[in-house]
Amino acid sequence: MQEKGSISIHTENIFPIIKKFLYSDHEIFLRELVSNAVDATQKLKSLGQLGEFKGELGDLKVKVSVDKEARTITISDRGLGMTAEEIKKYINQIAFSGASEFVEKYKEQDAATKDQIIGKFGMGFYSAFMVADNVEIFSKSYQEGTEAAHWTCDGSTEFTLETAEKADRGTDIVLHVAADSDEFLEPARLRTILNKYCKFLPIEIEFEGEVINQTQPIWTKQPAELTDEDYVKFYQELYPFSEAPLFWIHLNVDYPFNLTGILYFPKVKDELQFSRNKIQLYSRQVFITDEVKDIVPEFLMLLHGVIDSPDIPLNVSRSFLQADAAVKKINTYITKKVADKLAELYRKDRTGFEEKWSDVGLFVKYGMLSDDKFYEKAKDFVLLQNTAGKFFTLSEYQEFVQANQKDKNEQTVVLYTTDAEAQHSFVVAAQDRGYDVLKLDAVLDSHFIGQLEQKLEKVTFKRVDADTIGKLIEKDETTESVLSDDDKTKLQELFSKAISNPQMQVQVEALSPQDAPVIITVPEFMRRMKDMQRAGGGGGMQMFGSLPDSYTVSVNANHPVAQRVLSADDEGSQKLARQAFDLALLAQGLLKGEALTAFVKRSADLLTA
Ligand SMILES: Nc1ncnc2c1ncn2[C@@H]1O[C@H](COP(=O)(O)OP(=O)(O)OP(=O)(O)O)[C@@H](O)[C@H]1O
Repeated sequence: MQEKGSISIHTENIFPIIKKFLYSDHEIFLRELVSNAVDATQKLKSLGQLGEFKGELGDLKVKVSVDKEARTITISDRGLGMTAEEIKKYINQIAFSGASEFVEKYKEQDAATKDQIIGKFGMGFYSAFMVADNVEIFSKSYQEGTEAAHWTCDGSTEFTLETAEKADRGTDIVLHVAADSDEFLEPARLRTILNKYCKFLPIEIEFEGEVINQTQPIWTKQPAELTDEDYVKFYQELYPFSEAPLFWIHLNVDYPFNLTGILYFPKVKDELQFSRNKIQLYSRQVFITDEVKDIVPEFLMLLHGVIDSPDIPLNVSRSFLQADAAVKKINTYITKKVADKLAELYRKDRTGFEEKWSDVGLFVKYGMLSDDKFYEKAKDFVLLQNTAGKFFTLSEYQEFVQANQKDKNEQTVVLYTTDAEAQHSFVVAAQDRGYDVLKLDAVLDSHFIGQLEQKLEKVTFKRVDADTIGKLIEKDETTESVLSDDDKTKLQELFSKAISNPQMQVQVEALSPQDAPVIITVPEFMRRMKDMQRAGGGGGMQMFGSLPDSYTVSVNANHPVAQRVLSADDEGSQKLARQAFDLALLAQGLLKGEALTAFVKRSADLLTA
């Protein structure tokens, strides 16, 4: 018996469209066909468990083979198989409706979203026609007394269906590879594709006599069954040549959505490494993509690992995905899990947590900055480190500095350095006053400081060199000046002349005689604006685009040098003032080039004078 028919379909020219627009993703045909074979095999196993299939399951391997001479790729399974009637129903009707749905969706979209749909649409059986100009199905149902069937189709809407000889139950899909798809006749190419998409499929896949997959990847197991080594080993399988991860989270939820996976915290050496190893997204152990943007919260993109969820809609455009309720829930769930894990690590092993802080800190701060819920959880375990290397939580630190570092307005002033080496003299000056100095020199710290100032009550952050020590934390007490007002004005003029630089605002201040004769500071507000601008803040920050660096030069009225400058002759006072100013530049790391050479020479002269 042979039957010829026409596949009922409203879109006549479906194949050219499939072929043309799925161009970049032709390789997924193999994923689609192998996962169909796996599905058919699992269905048979379930029927066995239900007692509806009483035969021997036997070897259930799915076999993929290629015959270069004959130009065929064959995917064979020993699953439940199809009768001729079922082929008509499932292949001619159902599979086609999937393909025509694709074309319909595709037509509705504008050009920008078209690209996105194309990559994401599971094309199912008909994706075979992306690489084949003729496809055959040989199938025999598991049901007793049914005949094997043979279906062929050349990619038009015409098909033939006839009875066939097939001893064993299951399905063979034979692709006759089209002339423009020769690459898929190369075993190495097929192996690469299988490795990418089928590496963790739940039924064994055999290619060239070898099983290429792990049927029970560790994310499908219970955490209690697994050791640390298992997790590290799996990480290294996913990302060969990577350093071991810091720690990981095993995700497992089945209500209100289904999701399993393992998220690893990598050891990040530099910023460039962030996105090198991406999170891989699976749907029932079939690899889908490693473009998980919108499915995983932005700040978690720094993590690595796998997420497996059949509830993530894969065949829709990005903009739809963002609005999708399931995706939103997944986002919230993952964020919560990650925060809980970090809280647990902090609680159970504070020392270990501190040791990992240089790697984890960036991630925690990124999370706090980008997600309010995460902030609320992380504020209890986010750590601050001072220049002595000691770690504090936010509340511990506030407690620690509040006796000494409250200004006259009851504001707690937190002092920090962005470079303990370069700002050394300022750090020491603060410490001499009994103040503590935090190290806030990480990538996101300038943003993090801004956030803490908003969230914490009555707390201000100032970099150690933002002002002279007395003004960094303003107290009620004032230091009296030993100079008269006239002398102060004169001193200001003498220094302005010696410095002669409009970017340097000279002011005379009554500091302690122990402080330096001249101190150059960088006002906090202006510096932050410039920092943000440098960090690419863009937008509103652009108006500061033309701002020069701005410095304040504080001349210490109570330092003996002030008296000497005032009492020296013209030349002598200029020399002294310049020397004292250069010392201040030196302390700020600003003395360079010609000015540095002149300073060295002048110093030698002064030594011999
Ligand atoms: N190897 C196979 N063995 C048994 N039935 C199969 C096999 N391949 C396909 N089928 C049947 O054909 C149907 C259509 O397959 P197709 O791949 O187009 O869509 P799907 O698997 O239902 O969905 P998806 O778009 O996710 O692949 C399947 O649902 C299944 O019933």
